[in-house]
Amino acid sequence: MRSPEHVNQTQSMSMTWMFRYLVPVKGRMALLLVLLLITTGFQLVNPQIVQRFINTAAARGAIASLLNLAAMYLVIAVCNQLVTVAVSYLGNDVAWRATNQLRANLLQHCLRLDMRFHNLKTPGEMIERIDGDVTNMSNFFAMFIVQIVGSFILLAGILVVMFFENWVIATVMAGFTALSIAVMVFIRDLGVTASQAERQASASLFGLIEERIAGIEDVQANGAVGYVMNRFHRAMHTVFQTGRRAWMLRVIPWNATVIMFTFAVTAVLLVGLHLYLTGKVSLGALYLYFQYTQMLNDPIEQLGNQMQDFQRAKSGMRRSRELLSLQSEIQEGTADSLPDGPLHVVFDHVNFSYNPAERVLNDIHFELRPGECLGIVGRTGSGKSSISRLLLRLYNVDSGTIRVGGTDIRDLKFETMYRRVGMVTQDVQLFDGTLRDNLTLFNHSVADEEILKTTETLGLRPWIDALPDGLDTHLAAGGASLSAGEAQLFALTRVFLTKPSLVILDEPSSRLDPATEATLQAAVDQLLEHCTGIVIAHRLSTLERVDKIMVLRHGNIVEFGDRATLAADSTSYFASLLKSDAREEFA
Ligand SMILES: Nc1ncnc2c1ncn2[C@@H]1O[C@H](COP(=O)(O)OP(=O)(O)OP(=O)(O)O)[C@@H](O)[C@H]1O
Repeated sequence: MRSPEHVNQTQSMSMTWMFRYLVPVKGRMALLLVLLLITTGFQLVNPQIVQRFINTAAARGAIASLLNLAAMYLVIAVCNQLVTVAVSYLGNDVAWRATNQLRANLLQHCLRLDMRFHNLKTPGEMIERIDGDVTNMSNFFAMFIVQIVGSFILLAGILVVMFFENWVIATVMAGFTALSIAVMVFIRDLGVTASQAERQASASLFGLIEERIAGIEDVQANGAVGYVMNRFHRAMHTVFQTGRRAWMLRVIPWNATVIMFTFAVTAVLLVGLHLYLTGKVSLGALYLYFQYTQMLNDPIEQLGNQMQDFQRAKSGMRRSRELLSLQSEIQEGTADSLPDGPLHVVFDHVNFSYNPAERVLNDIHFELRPGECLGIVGRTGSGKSSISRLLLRLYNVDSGTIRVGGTDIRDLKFETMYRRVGMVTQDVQLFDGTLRDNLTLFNHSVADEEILKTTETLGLRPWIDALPDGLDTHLAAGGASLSAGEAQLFALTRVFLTKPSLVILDEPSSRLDPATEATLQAAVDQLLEHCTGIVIAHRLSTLERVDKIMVLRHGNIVEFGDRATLAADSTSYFASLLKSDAREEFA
């Protein structure tokens, strides 16, 4: 994973960057703006009606005109409420549409980030980053457009109207409004870093909960509930502390605006009262000044409140921006074709390490001709799975080359590669969906007949027939409902349906009962019949079918050759394994 370049520079551009997501919803935003202008107009007109009502009443005017004015007030107030509802609906709609696109981009980006990144992050943390941070942004955007833009329009409207009414009071109002906004702008970034720390603490808490719940069996079986709760309390304490600090820094701008406003109201009232007492303005006009000053409160207070959301949103934007600027170490190539049929595999002097300090694979050099099957044996930690991870491009090699079908795998397009290469692991991941969806991995082009024929061939059919709804049976995410043998058959069926040309099989080390083992072995044999295979072997029985054997020790190939030749050579390591029923040697 490459570290982000110019993060500081990009952070300052977070807002501009986020506004790009609003481009596709610009039509709706234009409509929103029109509705905001309408509601601002309504809000400005009603005090004018009340002013005329007061002046007419004070001058003992006709009842009919008073009733007319009251009716106009009522109609405008109702219309204003209806437009306000529409504005709120549209504001949320715009915010969700814009941020959903960002959510999708973040998820897609994370799915492409390399394993070095994912090894450092828990799924819970990723959920917080992909959804939690973005939800904060969407809350802000929904409100931003409606409240911040609306507030500015209303503020400008009140000040313009006031300048026509009385420029002295308008100047006092404008001065205080400008000062309030200047203070808010000046201190607006105060809480951003603290909010970012708050989001990180909350992401870590989610990660902790997710990790412990995923390992619930181990936690319960080992009596580790107390330990988990201890860690949980510490994580919550961090969330509380960072949250409190962020909250305190966020409420400062809000309180500042409240104090400013109190000064503004007092000044306007004093000037207005003086003008009224000296006979320069009517009672209705005094009401109007007071009402317009009161109306300043809402937009200024909303601006202050929005500063809090803005800080949360900005920290979310920074974090999302940072995530999107990470580049996967695994870059896609351009080659989009591989030869038909079983694939040729070459490891050309490959070296690999997870951490620079510790080499895991040393000078791995071997060749598999199309259709051949290789059995890899070696003690735990000798590097067997690392070979398969390299072949699947979950990591890049440090040096050397891996060629599949004659092409360096770094030059291949992901789709070209993963369409032809399959892997069966010991852990079968089930997704929330029907059995059919789980077997085809949501590929609806695979016909039911083909699925059933494959399950029949692989011995999974009796299991499916015993299910109440057959292929339509709903499976829960995880995999707890399958036994170890069923899970393996399931995984084999899944790969079988993709018709791979190269398959990597990580055999289960758990002991299966003889009947299941025989079914499984028959299924494996069928799968390997039509493709090149690499079997990470935990059982000697599997090795009877392979063509080549590789013995790994501490990341080095200590033996590689034809299975029959090595078995016949009494000095070989493999022969000694066969002689002593040495399952424990490499299980
Ligand atoms: N994600 C990782 N980060 C750092 N080191 C790792 C990682 N995965 C494996 N290793 C280390 O690399 C070495 C080889 O691991 P690998 O999983 O390839 O062994 P293996 O032969 O497949 O073992 P097993 O039979 O137990 O699955 C081990 O020392 C292991 O601790």
